[in-house]
Amino acid sequence: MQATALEARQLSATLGSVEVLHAIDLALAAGRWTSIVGPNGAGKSTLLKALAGLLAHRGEVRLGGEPLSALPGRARARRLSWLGQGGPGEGSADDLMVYDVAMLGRLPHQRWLAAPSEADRAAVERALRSTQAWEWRERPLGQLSGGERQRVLLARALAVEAELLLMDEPLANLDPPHQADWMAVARGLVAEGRTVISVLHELNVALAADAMVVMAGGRVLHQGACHDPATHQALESVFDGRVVVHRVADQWIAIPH
Ligand SMILES: Nc1ncnc2c1ncn2[C@@H]1O[C@H](COP(=O)(O)OP(=O)(O)OP(=O)(O)O)[C@@H](O)[C@H]1O
Repeated sequence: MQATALEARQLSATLGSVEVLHAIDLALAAGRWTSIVGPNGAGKSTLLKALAGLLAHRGEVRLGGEPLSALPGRARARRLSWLGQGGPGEGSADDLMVYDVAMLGRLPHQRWLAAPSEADRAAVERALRSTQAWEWRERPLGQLSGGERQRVLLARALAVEAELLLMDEPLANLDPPHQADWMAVARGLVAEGRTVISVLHELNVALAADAMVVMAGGRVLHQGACHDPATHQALESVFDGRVVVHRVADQWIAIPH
């Protein structure tokens, strides 16, 4: 049986005065790529933030069987890497150099005020090269295009070298070749035994994952393998029959109609 990397038990969250996640129970397999999909406002980003421990919630999140809330901050940050939507407060200061942005991913590994180690520098270079962002390392983040910026933020998340990566719309602003590259990165992480959990609007990419969580109205409606017809049915149903899943050239494709 597949081990569980991350688990939610009766997870609820309230934003403002509105409960947007309703008592979610969920177990996400270790060493797999799971995509989270659903219509706008389904609660996907809220769920991901709660799973990352970035949002006050009721219920419990467990990382590798331990309550996330019991883990010291630095240990948590080493084990769980976060790629958000790059909005305010997500640590993507425009005047920082690309190299230094990626180095932020190494903070959980560094001693207070210590200079980056050889291992830190090697991890940052590997990460920036894997997202083809190495050549911009001396440019300020604020001078990059949306897609270039996204690749730097992805590199920062990779530089953590965490066992688990949570990514909220990682394909935002990426052109098709770089979307394909992101998929290769996700697959590479899984091949190394890491766990990838991504909120995705691009259903064709989401269907290339190992497993899928289908959400609506702050609840999980279905969780299953991406090749399972029951998952395809859930996907079609949550989008009110406005997408149809077909098999094309060895891939599952969701066609809007
Ligand atoms: N501060 C807030 N106060 C009240 N409701 C909020 C607040 N922030 C978000 N919401 C609501 O919470 C619900 C879930 O939002 P969330 O961003 O998690 O959805 P999502 O599935 O990620 O959506 P999208 O696909 O549009 O990105 C939405 O209905 C949203 O309107």
